[in-house]
Amino acid sequence: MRISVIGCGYLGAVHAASLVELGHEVVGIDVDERKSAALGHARSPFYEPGFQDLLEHSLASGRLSFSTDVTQAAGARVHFICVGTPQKHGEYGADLQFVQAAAESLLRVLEPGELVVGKSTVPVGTAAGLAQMYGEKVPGSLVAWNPEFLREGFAVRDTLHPDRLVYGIADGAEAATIESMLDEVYGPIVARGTPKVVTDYATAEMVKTAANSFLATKISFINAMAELCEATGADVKQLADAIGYDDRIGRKFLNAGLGFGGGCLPKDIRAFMARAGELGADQALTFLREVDNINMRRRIRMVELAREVCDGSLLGKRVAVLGAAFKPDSDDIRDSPALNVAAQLQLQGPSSG
Ligand SMILES: NC(=O)c1ccc[n+]([C@@H]2O[C@H](COP(=O)([O-])OP(=O)(O)OC[C@H]3O[C@@H](n4cnc5c(N)ncnc54)[C@H](O)[C@@H]3O)[C@@H](O)[C@H]2O)c1
Ligand SMILES: O=c1ccn([C@@H]2O[C@H](COP(=O)(O)OP(=O)(O)O[C@H]3O[C@H](CO)[C@@H](O)[C@H](O)[C@H]3O)[C@@H](O)[C@H]2O)c(=O)[nH]1
Repeated sequence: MRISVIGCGYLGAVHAASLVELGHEVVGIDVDERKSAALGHARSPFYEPGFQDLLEHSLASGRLSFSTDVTQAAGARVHFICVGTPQKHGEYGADLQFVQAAAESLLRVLEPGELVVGKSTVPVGTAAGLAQMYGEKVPGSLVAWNPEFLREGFAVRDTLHPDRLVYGIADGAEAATIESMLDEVYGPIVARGTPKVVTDYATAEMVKTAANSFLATKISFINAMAELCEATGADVKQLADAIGYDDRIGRKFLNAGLGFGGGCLPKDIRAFMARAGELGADQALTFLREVDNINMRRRIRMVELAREVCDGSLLGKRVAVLGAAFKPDSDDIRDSPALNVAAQLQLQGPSSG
């Protein structure tokens, strides 16, 4: 199948190359000329384990190309939207300008019968809005929402071996067609019996933000326990091990430390809270404000610990911060807790950071 991928960042570039691995012919479109050129020359613009090899392999097949020109997406049966949805400056809500621009750019090529699939993480209600826009401007075109759950550092593995597929599809005469088009896209993944949830747009959008909210809550829960452990002399790691043996709790995402950062969890819980407010359901998510607060306290606590180690003052001290990315096996510094701590330390007066 010929497929286009609009937006070739951490998500889209891996998605594009993985689709080639699944047997398709793919064109990746990105407005960033340098990124698009680098990808086309088999140079990964970011560090992601296994991606460089996958990119080279996919390009060598002759079925993968990259361009800044959206007209190159013409003739694709499926168009994936993979652009960023960052936090708005000074607000909690998600900035949808890139999704809007990408969706509108597709109007130059979209034909009836072609399917637009959203993969970006968006506030609930976005897919319905885009479906309405396409319904008016390209009658007969199709829309689905298919959230992505990959983790950076494991992006290639997670894309090719996801633990589930979620298809958000509107009720109607075209629903079965859309489902079978997505099944064709994910052929080998579907064939091996990967769990699949076929649902409406709103549920598909919410599955993504609910999953990230749950993960963030788990991390903040154990970090709240860490605060108590510090106050009592208890050992938070042993506590996590002991509660984690209970299958209902599980040991994953119970590592206390600097808290969560990155281009997803922090902005996604905030966007979820903002959207709940718009929907008049803000009380349902007030707990996420506390999840966020606990998380930000970890960074402050790290600076306090450094000050304590430096005899109560950082003035004139030389402090090294090892590591800048938000997690291991990544070069992504978006909302990096390490950089935040480094910036706070700098403000407190070490001679160099
Ligand atoms: N990074 C992850 O691990 C991950 C995992 C799951 C979901 N997501 C979600 O996927 C989306 C993308 O995240 P990302 O980390 O890949 O972001 P990113 O910033 O790395 O990549 C986004 C890309 O889109 C491009 N772009 C912006 N506007 C465009 C347009 N109009 N046309 C074509 N390209 C355009 C940008 O140049 C950039 O290369 C976000 O909604 C994010 O929440 C990310
Ligand atoms: O026990 C833990 C686990 C993680 N972290 C931190 O949490 C952050 C996020 O880690 P992780 O979730 O592994 O990385 P992401 O690549 O941001 O992936 C999350 O965000 C993606 C984008 O939405 C989703 O697709 C993934 O499913 C979701 O795990 C990082 O700062 C980690 O250091 C902890 O502090 N303790």
